[in-house]
Amino acid sequence: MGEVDRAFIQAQEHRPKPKIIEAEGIPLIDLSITSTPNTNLNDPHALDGLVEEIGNACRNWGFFQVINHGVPLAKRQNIEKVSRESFGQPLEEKNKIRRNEEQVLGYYDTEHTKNVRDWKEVFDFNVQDPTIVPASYKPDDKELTKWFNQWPENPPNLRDICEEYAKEMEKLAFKLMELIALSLGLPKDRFLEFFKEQTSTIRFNHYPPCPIPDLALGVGRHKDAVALTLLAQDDVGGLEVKRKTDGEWLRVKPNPNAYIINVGDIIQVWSNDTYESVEHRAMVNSDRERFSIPYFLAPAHSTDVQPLEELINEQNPAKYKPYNWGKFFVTRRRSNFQKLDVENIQIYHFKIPESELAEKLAGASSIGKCILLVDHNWMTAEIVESKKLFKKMVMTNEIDWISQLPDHIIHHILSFQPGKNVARISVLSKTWHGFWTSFPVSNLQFSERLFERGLKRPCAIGEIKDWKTKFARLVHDSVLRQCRLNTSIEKFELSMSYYLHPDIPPRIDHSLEMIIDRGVKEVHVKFKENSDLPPSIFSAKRLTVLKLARCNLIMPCPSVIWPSLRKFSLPISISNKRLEKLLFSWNILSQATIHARRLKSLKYNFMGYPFRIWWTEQHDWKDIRIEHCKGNGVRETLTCAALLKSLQLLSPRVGNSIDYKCESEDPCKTDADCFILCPSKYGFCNTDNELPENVPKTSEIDESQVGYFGFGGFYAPNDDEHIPSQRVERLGSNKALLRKPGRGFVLFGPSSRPNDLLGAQDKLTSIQEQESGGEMFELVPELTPVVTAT
Ligand SMILES: O=C(O)CCC(=O)C(=O)O
Ligand SMILES: [Fe+2]
Repeated sequence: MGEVDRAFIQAQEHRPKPKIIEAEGIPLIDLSITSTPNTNLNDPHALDGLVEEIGNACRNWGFFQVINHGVPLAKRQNIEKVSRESFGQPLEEKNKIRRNEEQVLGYYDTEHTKNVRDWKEVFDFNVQDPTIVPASYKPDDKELTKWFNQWPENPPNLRDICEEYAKEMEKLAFKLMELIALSLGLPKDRFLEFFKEQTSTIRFNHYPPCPIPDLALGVGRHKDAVALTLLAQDDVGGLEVKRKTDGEWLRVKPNPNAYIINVGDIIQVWSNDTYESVEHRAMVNSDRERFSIPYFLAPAHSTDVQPLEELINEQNPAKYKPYNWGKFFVTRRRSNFQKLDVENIQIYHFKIPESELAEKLAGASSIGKCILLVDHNWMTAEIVESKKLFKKMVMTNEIDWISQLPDHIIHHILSFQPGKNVARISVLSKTWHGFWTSFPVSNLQFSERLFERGLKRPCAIGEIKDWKTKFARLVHDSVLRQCRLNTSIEKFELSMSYYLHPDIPPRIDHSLEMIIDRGVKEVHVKFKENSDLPPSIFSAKRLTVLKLARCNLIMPCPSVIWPSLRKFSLPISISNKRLEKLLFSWNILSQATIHARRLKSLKYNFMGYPFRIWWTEQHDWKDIRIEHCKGNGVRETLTCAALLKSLQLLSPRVGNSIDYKCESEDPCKTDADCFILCPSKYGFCNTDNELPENVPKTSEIDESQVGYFGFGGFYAPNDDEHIPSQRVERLGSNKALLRKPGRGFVLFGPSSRPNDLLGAQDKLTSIQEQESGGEMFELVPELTPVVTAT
């Protein structure tokens, strides 16, 4: 698989099948009758045959192909040509029209479908330019905004060709909508009013050859949210349609110059489920690139989509509540830029519950209240309070309406919530327990304390073991469900006590193994008593943040490999009951080499024992904070921290020392913005206390040499004489100041030449310089500078 990003990998059950089944039955419909001059379109029966064909195709397949559709071949060939040419432009050209949160149209190459990245690049433009849409997805925000097309410079004729083609496609789309209206027994122009203003889009899809065609998809399975899609595909083939009858994926064989038409969600709602929007996806292959150009016909933003009144009656009541297309559309779009923790908005969120539920809910208005509450983010309140309030609001006559809500309403409610709330909300009702795990949640947070508070009553002592086991099971089962949903888990937080019960560690270990296996990036584990983490933690290759509290790291070998780690935190406490084991870990660590090449921030707090760490790898640390609260003789050598921006050494005891050794060829490369040295006594020297030749000895110091030294450092002029509290701060770039009395001198980073230091004066109301015995000086600002560590 080589270098391919995991983001492209589909879950096992969604991967393409090795055996391709050609879609034999998808109807091929000849539209020539609609454009033949002899056809008497005033004859109400002239189109009967065609209308019936269309109706059957929509009902049975939701997909069909049309030929003799009236779109001039030259126009199609032109647009296919410019589409190829536009993707052939250098990335920097394409980036000029890259879409973003403000400019939502243009070029894009990181689209995700159902949270898995598509193997494709796209270019979108709207048929109506500008397109008017709601400014925000929020229901109460009535503001509108305009989306403008972005056109590339090359190929120069692209815009004209696209605009011409769009007109042709609109004609064909309207023709099809008329036929669909007729097939539903409606006047042929029934739908046209919705498209006077429209939000239709044309997309260029380019699916480059893919090294893992059996694991990835060009477009993951999805239904089109629009009214109707008209797709031009080239001769490579890759579009697959899910057969309604048995769920089998069928390949739509390319048919030169035909268009593939599919019913979108809006027609499904308008027709009250008479026609259904069908799931489809696009496969990729390893040797041929593929191009396709869908035209997505979509109504005006102001359209309230709901079953057409002509198509509903008492026997066939409306199956959907109205929803505003503009809001729906921008909510969908939002997920392109912000990976949401929950499933994206879907039409089934507006589906009206089955009749018995409708009856139960009639008059109670519980649903309304409950959705209203959730819409207002009320759920973020503390869970216990919420639970009381919620029950008070929606329970009447002791009937627990919440527990009786149908799944899709619960889905709808939960879809408004960020992942962590989804989990929290689940304690509201028995039936909701575990329900949340059917949502992809990429930030998993498990807190034993919250779990405990969600229990109905306080636990008796004898039950503690049971509920702790339950909690471990919850963690385990939830992680398992997320893995099965193929969620890409970004962050895992666990806070718990009582880790040592024999039932618990295997579950927690396995949960950690699973999330590590899924490439988790951030792990926070907080135990109440010191407990072991499984060795699999060391194989977390994509881990960027690791924050541990009371965790024993039992190292599998002297080398720890976290190639992506940027932040590491492990506070260790003397009250640790399992200190021996812990020390054992750290003893190994003291001999270990840590390969954490991308570590940017390190914080640890060592209480009690001397040890030594050699950081021998090339690091690009930016922020280091080291707290030696009690240790004596702690000695560290930091090497090659060439990008170090902030170093904080908090070590109150005599004898601890930090050696800073920069082995880079040019020592001046170190560009520390902020060194804070706050211990009472220590030495901080360069290269094992040996100063470079050009550093003056104490007696020779004069003001003009302050800040001259090539890289960040603090020199104790005399090894026996440790220097009391010093504080060095830099104000912005190239500005530095020194405060608090001290002996010795402070050496600044490369650009902090004496003039820079003096340059800092304009930031200060006054600077006092003192000399004492020719050895000491101080600069005392009256302003307290703000120190910001990067
Ligand atoms: O390229 C294809 O065959 C399908 C594209 C598609 O379904 C889409 O862009 O929505
Ligand atoms: Fe599609």
